[in-house]
Amino acid sequence: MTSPTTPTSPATPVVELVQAGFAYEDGPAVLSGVDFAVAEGRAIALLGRNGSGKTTLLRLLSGGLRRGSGSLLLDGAEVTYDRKGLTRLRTTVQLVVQDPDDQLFAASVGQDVSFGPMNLGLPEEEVRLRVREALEALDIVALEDRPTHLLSYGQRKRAAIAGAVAMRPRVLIMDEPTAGLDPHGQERLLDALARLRASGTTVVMATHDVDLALRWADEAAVLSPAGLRTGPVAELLGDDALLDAARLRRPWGTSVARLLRAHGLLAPDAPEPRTPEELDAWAAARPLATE
Ligand SMILES: Nc1ncnc2c1ncn2[C@@H]1O[C@H](COP(=O)(O)OP(=O)(O)OP(=O)(O)O)[C@@H](O)[C@H]1O
Repeated sequence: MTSPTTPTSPATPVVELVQAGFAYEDGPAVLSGVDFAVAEGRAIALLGRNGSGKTTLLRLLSGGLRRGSGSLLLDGAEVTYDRKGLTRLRTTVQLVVQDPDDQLFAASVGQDVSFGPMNLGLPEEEVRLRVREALEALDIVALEDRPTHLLSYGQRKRAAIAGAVAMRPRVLIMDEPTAGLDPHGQERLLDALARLRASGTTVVMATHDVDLALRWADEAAVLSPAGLRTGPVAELLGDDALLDAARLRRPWGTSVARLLRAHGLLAPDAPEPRTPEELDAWAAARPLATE
């Protein structure tokens, strides 16, 4: 017999929308015929213009909204939107919303982060362990007793993510987690995500930052008027027609790689430098140009 926690074959996505459609009450369809599979261990960047349906898609995936048509599968089985089905979905998939103030409500960071595990009815010791683990993952142990209303915006963002992490989800979904963070805050968040990924968490992130997507994700999902396209991040973000349709700009790394290739400096099949550091390493490995 298969228990709900039995790992499935690598080919089965953890969570998947199949031909999903959704419209808000009395509104036009926001999404229709969307196929979106989140495979274990992936880092997926969801991109698209304002109002294209990214938040809606993330809420459908995490059970915050119920799809109008199509299916939502968890480990290959259709999600039932009853209490049991939703609990199973929410212990597997956690969504961190865009605005931390929509998520934080307890008096202190520690209380807020403990809310989810306590709600699962876990023993006190287990709750304490999970809170500690989540605060460490987000590098905010020192903030445990701090009142949430006294936190900076970046601290509130990390506290909100810690609350989701304390649920030990297999899939962590974040809606624009780096928006409003300064460069240092973005780096700290990316370090935290790297730690979570190293411990096996699958991460899906909606973002408008194409440079971040190219650098961080292995897969991209791009919403445009033609629908949702998914695939390797470098392939999708190298597709000018798709970028135009989704009103995205070309990532810095892709522009640099094109220039280098045009000047015969980078082989057509060589990997693109995705960051200034990677460009630096590429340049350092080349023989000095001679007259
Ligand atoms: N609660 C709601 N009721 C009615 N319409 C809504 C609601 N929430 C979103 N919409 C509409 O659904 C569409 C998709 O919105 P959504 O927030 O999913 O887009 P988004 O891609 O996340 O946008 P952004 O990049 O601006 O955050 C928009 O036209 C929006 O106005």
